[in-house]
Amino acid sequence: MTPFRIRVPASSANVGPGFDSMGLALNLYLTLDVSASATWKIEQHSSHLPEVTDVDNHYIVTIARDIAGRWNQEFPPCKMTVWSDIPLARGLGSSASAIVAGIELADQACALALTREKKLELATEMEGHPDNVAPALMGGFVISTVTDRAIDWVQLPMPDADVIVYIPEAGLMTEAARKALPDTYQRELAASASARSNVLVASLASGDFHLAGNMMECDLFHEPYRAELIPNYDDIRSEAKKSGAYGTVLSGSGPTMMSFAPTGKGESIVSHFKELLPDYQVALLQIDHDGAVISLQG
Ligand SMILES: Nc1ncnc2c1ncn2[C@@H]1O[C@H](COP(=O)(O)OP(=O)(O)O)[C@@H](O)[C@H]1O
Ligand SMILES: N[C@@H](CCOP(=O)(O)O)C(=O)O
Repeated sequence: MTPFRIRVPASSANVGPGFDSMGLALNLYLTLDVSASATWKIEQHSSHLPEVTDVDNHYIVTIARDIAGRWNQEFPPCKMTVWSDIPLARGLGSSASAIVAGIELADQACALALTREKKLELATEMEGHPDNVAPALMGGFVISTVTDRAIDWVQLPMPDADVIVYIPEAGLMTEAARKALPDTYQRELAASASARSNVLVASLASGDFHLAGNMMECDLFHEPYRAELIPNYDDIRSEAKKSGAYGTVLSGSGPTMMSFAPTGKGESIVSHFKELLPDYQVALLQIDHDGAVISLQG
């Protein structure tokens, strides 16, 4: 096996009313260096990675073995070095990045030649929704949906904007944040919620970030139910707006929040919020346009 590197970006899902459907890739990365080895050797170099005590419990390896098994192959032992700058359980798609990394790992190490569509189908099955895994695989801003026949997706060019994230100290597991949501929605509410999502997509497609900012802040699918789980939810939204942001949303299921702001405004918003929220990690991020990248080493 030629040694290889897998790099998968973080992602921010939902963007307000695009619940379980919209997401964008961000320039925080999970990186794996992989080479052949007679026995398993895993080194991890980040406080953002769960501790591994046993290769059989390693999430990424478990996924790679599962995928290899579906193609009747045994995943070989490897030397694997892992880095990550994606914080866990903060709504920045760490689990989606790990799933995509596991699929890419099996594809590369077992020469499965999976298509992009197949990888998306597998990753969506494992994550339960395509909104994080689609941008983690493809990069950029991706709108996707699962229908009876396929996973349909569109990569929408995003108008230029600064992206600011506010990451609190304590995490929130996606599973717990999904439990806060209702099982069903009344027709009138569902129609209004999806109409807001439609206008959000249309405003992004036409480059009207002012309207997009308003639409992303009036979600009815998930934010109203999750707001009480999120520290400083109302204050971050209103203070970001006052500081010039177009709009602020929950990143994924939270607790991270994310603002879009006019290009060039991001730095002053970051400095302002670093003072306001000293316990948070506040950062200016870029949209990643590459998605999952495999590079042969040496
Ligand atoms: N790089 C990784 N390696 C192993 N497990 C991971 C990795 N990234 C995420 N996970 C698993 O996913 C969980 C977080 O997933 P989730 O609650 O969906 O939050 P997030 O918003 O970060 O995706 C972690 O607690 C861990 O079990
Ligand atoms: N649509 C999902 C997105 C979860 O994203 P994560 O980054 O919090 O795992 C949801 O809102 O539950």
